Amino acid sequence: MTYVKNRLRRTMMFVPGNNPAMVKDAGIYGADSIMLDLEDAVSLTEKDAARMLVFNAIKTVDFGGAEIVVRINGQDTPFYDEDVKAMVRAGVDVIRLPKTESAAMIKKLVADMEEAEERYGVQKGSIGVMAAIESAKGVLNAPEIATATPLMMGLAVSGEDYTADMHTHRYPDGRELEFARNMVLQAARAADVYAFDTVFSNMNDTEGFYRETKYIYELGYDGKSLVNPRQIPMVNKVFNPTKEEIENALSVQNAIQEAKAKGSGVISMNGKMVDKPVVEKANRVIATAKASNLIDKEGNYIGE
Ligand SMILES: CC(=O)SCCNC(=O)CCNC(=O)[C@H](O)C(C)(C)COP(=O)(O)OP(=O)(O)OC[C@H]1O[C@@H](n2cnc3c(N)ncnc32)[C@H](O)[C@@H]1OP(=O)(O)O
Ligand SMILES: O=C([O-])CC(=O)C(=O)O
Ligand SMILES: [Mg+2]
Repeated sequence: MTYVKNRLRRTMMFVPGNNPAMVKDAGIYGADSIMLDLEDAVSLTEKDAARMLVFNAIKTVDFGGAEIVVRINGQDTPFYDEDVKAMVRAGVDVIRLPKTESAAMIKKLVADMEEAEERYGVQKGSIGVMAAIESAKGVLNAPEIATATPLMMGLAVSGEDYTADMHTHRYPDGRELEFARNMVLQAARAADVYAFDTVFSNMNDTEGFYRETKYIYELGYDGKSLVNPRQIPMVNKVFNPTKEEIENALSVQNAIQEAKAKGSGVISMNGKMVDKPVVEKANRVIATAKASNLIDKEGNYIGE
């Protein structure tokens, strides 16, 4: 396995690293990224067992083409060093550092990964990193965290720990996360890395989950951290462009070709102006549609 910078990352599903049944079947649900967890889903007494289970799973389980991310334990824990070594040796795609508060923490992680790569003969730079932002300090330092290494794949905002750090709770309208969500997203976009929204933990509140997912999609997030496979279809539904959006994007691409042929960079399409930023957005819709297998090579809609 090797880390690739650009790929579809709508759904990143947490899987407790000490649960063999969940780990073994994690690939069957169609998550874009599977995040095997060694941190808060695993009790202190199970840390070593989880690390060994996740190490072996990366080597032996068929995850069906999903990207494999491991959330290691934080740098202030006695588990961090062993986690880094084992995950580098296993050849994971991406290491997610929890509770990231500074660029220095990411630089330390990269240095520790390089040492392990050297030791185990793993190609240098073949594993990506991502930072979970879970505190006020982390949010304020998000821009320097996002640019701390060329290996940065993305930033995740982690609402449970963040709201604890902020002396608040999570509320249905998400106002307590507004600043963090915007800050993390801006930092990610400015650094050209991915942005992931936090988990939604009430599995029975389907309506609330839909509202939150649509909200973060409209802000510009690339995907969402998930805790349950039942959440995957809803996120895909929100993030995948509709047939109408795809058809409109194809029309925009055709219209701008027409304009260019006439020596112009702007044209009117059904009364709406089409110019460079409109084309850029249309190109992104088409790229997502292709990556999600919603259109064929000729641009015909093949989604359901
Ligand atoms: C703040 C944080 O740090 S969040 C990150 C840490 N938390 C986690 O990792 C939690 C992960 N999620 C879970 O453990 C569970 O989904 C829970 C506890 C939230 C809900 O559990 P349940 O109500 O039993 O889930 P549900 O009934 O939907 O499970 C259906 C199936 O999906 C499987 N499943 C559920 N969650 C997951 C998961 N995250 N990964 C893989 N498989 C899963 C179950 O094993 C079950 O499989 P089966 O039908 O073969 O028996
Ligand atoms: O990254 C996440 O969304 C889960 C998490 O650890 C948190 O919210 O504190
Ligand atoms: Mg957390």
